[in-house]
Amino acid sequence: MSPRTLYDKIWDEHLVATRADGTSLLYIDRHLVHEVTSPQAFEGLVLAGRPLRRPEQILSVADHNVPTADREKGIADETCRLQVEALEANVKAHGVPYIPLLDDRQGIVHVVGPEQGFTLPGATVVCGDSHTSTHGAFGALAFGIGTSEVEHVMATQTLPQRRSKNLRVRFEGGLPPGTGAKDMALRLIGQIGTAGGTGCVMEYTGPAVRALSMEGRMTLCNMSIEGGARAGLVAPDDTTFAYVAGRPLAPKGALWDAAVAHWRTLVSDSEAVFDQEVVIDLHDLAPQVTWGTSPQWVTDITGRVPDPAQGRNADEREAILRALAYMGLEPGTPMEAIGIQAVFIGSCTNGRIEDLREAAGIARGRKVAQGVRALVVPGSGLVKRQAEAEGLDRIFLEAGFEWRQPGCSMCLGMNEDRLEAGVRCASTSNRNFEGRQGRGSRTHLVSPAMAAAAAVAGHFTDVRRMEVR
Ligand SMILES: CC(C)[C@H](C(=O)O)[C@@H](O)C(=O)O
Ligand code: SF4
Repeated sequence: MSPRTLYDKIWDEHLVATRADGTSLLYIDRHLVHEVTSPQAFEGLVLAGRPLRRPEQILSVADHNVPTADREKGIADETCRLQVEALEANVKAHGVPYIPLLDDRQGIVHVVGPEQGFTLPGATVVCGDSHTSTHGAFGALAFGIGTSEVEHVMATQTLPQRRSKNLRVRFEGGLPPGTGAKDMALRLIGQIGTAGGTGCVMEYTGPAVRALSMEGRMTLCNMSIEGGARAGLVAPDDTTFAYVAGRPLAPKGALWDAAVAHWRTLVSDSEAVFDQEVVIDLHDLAPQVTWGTSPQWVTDITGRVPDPAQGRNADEREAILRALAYMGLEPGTPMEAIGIQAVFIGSCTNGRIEDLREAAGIARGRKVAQGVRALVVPGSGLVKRQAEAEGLDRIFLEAGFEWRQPGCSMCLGMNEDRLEAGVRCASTSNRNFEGRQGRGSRTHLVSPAMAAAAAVAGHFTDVRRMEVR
């Protein structure tokens, strides 16, 4: 057999059939479901009188519309409450595994799947959510799908797909102090642009990727979609297996041994040919901060807000001009001189235990600057419990951060945690387009350490100058 990439291998293992026009049918192993993109899918099935093909291969949880404070009292916002109630009624009617709102395992679907061992190497994982790419960290072929596709998977456990191109992202060198997976992702997107990965599945390679924890790999893969790719992949290795071992839904005993033996084959063959390659040099990587309304508009913390005149063409000049107007920024302003009024630490990009540890290392013994509202929102109840066991909640609370219940929260303006117009936020999430965190809100994407540093400084600041405690 000719040499294959990791993507090719997973594809081949799940291929059911290919039509003459190149469309293929893929078998889907795992289907994650949340309240936003599932109601019409369930409704479509009911109208068609079709049962779910394999409900036991679904895991459902509410995350986007859930309150992150006082949730024991129910959901006050009517729209949010109806969404969650609809999910609960649907999963009950169709026998779909569901994690209830007050369960410790509840959280953001992309944090929950891996935590439960639902996400496995070599699996095909889908969800009606663009950041499904997160699960690629396990060497799973994971991508977001639309609501009609959610219905298709529910009905057939398969999905029509076109084969993507193979793009290798090779990170050269190790991570410099004060930088991490978020900075790698932002640097990559800054270099290739938000359309850079169009039509491709990206495989992340290089020593810095190997050295990342599963949390870091998830952060990196999470943002693949912001780089335009269909999915992101990291080949599974001992770090992966150590994370998955013993998780509630992971294989056990002899099945585990057989699974690991197979998973070890899930690497790109050394002779495999990639359609495209991108090389990212990490030796001068600095903490990254976005200045615009797209993740590609990013610079080093030591950099400045660009001059629209630097745009490569009229369209780009116009786009930068508009972004700066929306963001309320003047060309040439040093990034460190930009004051903030809000900080959001959480989301499926950076709401895992390691992210909270990283932020706590900066928050410990310091105080949130006056006039800054800072939220820490664990990605799941299990992350929250772990953080509390380590005393991270105390560190945050003593520093003046709010310690919340798990959910998507301020990552997007779909629940009670919204920003007012004009408020500038240092956010560990993955999207910064106009209105993302609330109408008129201004989002700057950063790492957890940089978000915590901004919270205590009241403006963006270079975390490399701060002592980690
Ligand atoms: C609401 C959901 C469909 C959406 C997505 O697909 O990603 C959301 O999670 C987001 O991050 O914008
Ligand atoms: S945390 Fe943000 S990016 Fe992730 S699923 Fe929720 S809304 Fe989407």
